Amino acid sequence: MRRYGKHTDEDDVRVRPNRKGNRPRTSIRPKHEDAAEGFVLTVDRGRLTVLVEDRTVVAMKARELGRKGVVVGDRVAVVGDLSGAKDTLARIVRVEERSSVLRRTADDDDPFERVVVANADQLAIVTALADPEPRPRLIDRCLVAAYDAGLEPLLVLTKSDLAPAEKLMESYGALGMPYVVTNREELADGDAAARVRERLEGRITAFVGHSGVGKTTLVNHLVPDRQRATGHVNAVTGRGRHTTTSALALPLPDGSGWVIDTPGVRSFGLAHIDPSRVIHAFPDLEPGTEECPRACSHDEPDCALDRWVTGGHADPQRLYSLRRLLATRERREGD
Ligand SMILES: Nc1nc2c(ncn2[C@@H]2O[C@H](COP(=O)(O)OP(=O)(O)OP(=O)(O)O)[C@@H](O)[C@H]2O)c(=O)[nH]1
Ligand SMILES: [Zn+2]
Repeated sequence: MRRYGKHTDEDDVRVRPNRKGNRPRTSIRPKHEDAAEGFVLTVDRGRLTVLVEDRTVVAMKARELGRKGVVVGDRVAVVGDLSGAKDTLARIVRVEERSSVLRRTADDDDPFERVVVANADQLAIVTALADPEPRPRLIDRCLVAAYDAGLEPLLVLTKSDLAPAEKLMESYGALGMPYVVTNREELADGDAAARVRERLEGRITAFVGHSGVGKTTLVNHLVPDRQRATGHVNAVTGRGRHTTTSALALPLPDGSGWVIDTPGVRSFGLAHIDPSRVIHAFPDLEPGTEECPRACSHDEPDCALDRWVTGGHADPQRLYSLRRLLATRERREGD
């Protein structure tokens, strides 16, 4: 029997209850038994580039998938011409259950949430220490999105040759998340890439950051044959320069993980965020919410978390950080 995880809304197959006992009464014959497994590398105007074994195959969504979206990082079943030869087009007939879904809304007022990346384990939030100045609220909003999606955050602070990391990190200490600091010199001698790579081993990491922070520079150092990888994608799709509307999955050179480069974010809409999923990332505070009034915003006079903290169950700094993160859901000028 198939098990369904938390993303059942993403799946339109229903299993009927079996009233007669014994044999499971399923009308769902395993379709497309000959389908191959694939991993979606990028999406460009309805054309998906899929890695099948060691070939990149261009595919489109089969009609039977309906409105279900297929995004970068998805594991899919593909049929048809899987040779990867020019001008061939395969069909994606199934999307496997996702282990995680990174979503964003283009805007806080935008009712449509878009899945950005599927199956990532980690979100690398790239921020420059100067030029451009760090935007703590944007970092916080990315953190909220990561916690909501169940991704582990990793802070990557670039350009430490221009400004030190200490001051910015003061406000993140209580969150206890990992971070890596890089600069121009360490990029040149390979140290920066080596230290970041240590954090990426065996995982699928989505990289986000706004324009100019040095994300492309860093990714190019992490995946030195990126030009080749993207060049190949372009050769297959025949669409010239990779358009930056979709994310792009790039394999780390030693084959032990994936970097998913996402187009620069200017904002990170959070209309879809569920505070309880964010609090789940704070296991020291979560039990304290049991005494909260119904639908507590956790930032109101009756919130039980204040008592939880004064009772010595958790560090007040942690509650302060949680509240700061939850507050970023409210839109402000400059987000
Ligand atoms: N001083 C300094 N400059 C850096 C460093 N890393 C990148 N840069 C420079 O910062 C500028 C922006 O870098 P990019 O890699 O293009 O930034 P990006 O985040 O990809 O920005 P978009 O391409 O606009 O999305 C370039 O001029 C880089 O040379 C660094 O560690 N120190
Ligand atoms: Zn509360």
